[in-house]
Amino acid sequence: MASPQGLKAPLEFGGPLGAAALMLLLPATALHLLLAARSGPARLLGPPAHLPGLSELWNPRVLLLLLTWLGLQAALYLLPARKVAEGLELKDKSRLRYPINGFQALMLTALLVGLGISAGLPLGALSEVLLPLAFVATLTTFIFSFLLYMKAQVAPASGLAPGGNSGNLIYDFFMGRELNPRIGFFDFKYFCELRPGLIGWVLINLALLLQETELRGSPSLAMWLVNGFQLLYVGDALWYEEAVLTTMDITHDGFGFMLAFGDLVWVPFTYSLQAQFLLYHPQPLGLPRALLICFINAVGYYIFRGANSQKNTFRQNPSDPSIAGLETIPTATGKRLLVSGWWGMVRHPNYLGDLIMALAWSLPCGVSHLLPYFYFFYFAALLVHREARDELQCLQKYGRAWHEYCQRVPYRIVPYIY
Ligand SMILES: NC(=O)C1=CN([C@@H]2O[C@H](COP(=O)(O)OP(=O)(O)OC[C@H]3O[C@@H](n4cnc5c(N)ncnc54)[C@H](OP(=O)(O)O)[C@@H]3O)[C@@H](O)[C@H]2O)C=CC1
Ligand SMILES: CC(C)=CCC[C@@H](C)[C@H]1CC=C2C3=C(CC[C@@]21C)[C@@]1(C)CC[C@H](O)C(C)(C)[C@@H]1CC3
Repeated sequence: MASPQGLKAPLEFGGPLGAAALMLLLPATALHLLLAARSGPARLLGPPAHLPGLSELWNPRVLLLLLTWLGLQAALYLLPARKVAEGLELKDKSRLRYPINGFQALMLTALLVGLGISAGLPLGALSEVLLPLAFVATLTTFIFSFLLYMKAQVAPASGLAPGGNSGNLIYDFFMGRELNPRIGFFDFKYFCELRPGLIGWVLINLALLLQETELRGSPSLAMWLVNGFQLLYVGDALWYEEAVLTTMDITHDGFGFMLAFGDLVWVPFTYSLQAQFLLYHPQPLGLPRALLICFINAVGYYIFRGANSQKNTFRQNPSDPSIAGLETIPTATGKRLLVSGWWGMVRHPNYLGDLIMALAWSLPCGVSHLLPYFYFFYFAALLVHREARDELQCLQKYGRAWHEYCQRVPYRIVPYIY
């Protein structure tokens, strides 16, 4: 049953109609990008050069490959963890426990893949099945989201998400009804957010790099940069895994089609678009320009990591010496808000750093095509929308104190611009 609070929550993403449209549009966009990256003209806008038939999309062996991958990541999740962390307090005052072994999973996966490659595993061939792989991953996500929806039918009201319980089947299927669906210690949302999709993304990048080596004798500098930058990003996410427990996805959003598709299809198949593009459209890149791009990525990472770590430290231990000199304002909830340091520059400095990195990931692909810049434009739109959602939640949480923060720190993401 939906909680009374859930029934009153305002509808997002354009309500049931918007949710239905997104459930068609997102898979279609992912497939379009995969097709465009390998086509000659590599057009972001406009119809794809050819439409694949079902025989190009459906392949039971690829389904088996996907299930093996999910099974492997699930097994790594269940291995003993260096630490078990507690999540934020839930409505019923309890706290869930989460294993912190994502980085260990990345290392063990790298070890297994390394052993596989040295034993003759043709990892580069993965680049040839990306289309059917994305297709079966999409089908799997629909089935998985249906199972999550059914599981929520028997969840206690206190376990339901504030937003995904409107009573409309399509909307709730999309948004996700249950906040933290679990079987025992296995937390589906936490698992999907950081493991199969993120690690899958860098594995796909590596496969594309190996395939380029096979085709052209060695990987290009542009391919090295894209692989390196994105590996740093994924490694960082898993190294600071505990920080994900305070993100909106874990604390506020239900686990339904939107996040499941985002985690299992959108991230691995569209975030690897630059490497896909480079395999089929090699780009010359000289050392001076490569160094400049590395510098841009380093600036973005510095801001992203600095801002995220500052807030996480502040929330976990406000008296930590590294943040002792920062100015804060009190709120009626007892929590304080940072108004100096990174969080005094703009209201979402972590988004700014993330966006600068997004630009650095596209620049190695040159400026001849728009396609590799898709991630940058999509990400800017996602963060603007996400920022607006977070503002609303913070306004509800902190009221007048949030108004004061907005007055003291007037810009949202980009200083003096937005
Ligand atoms: N690559 C990708 O596709 C995506 C990446 N991201 C990245 O994920 C990271 C996390 O983002 P996200 O979960 O959206 O949100 P944030 O990490 O920005 O967290 C927002 C929360 O921080 C707290 N907060 C806000 N302002 C202050 C302040 N001044 N002082 C102290 N606390 C404050 C509030 O929660 P409270 O007060 O309750 O603690 C607020 O709800 C970001 O770096 C983002 O760029 C996000 C989405 C997609
Ligand atoms: C278009 C569509 C399907 C939207 C769904 C959005 C998801 C793709 C993103 C929502 C929040 C995300 C986060 C990350 C990846 C993308 C999704 C799932 C993240 C795991 C990337 C790595 C970062 O370091 C992070 C851990 C902070 C981040 C958390 C949010």
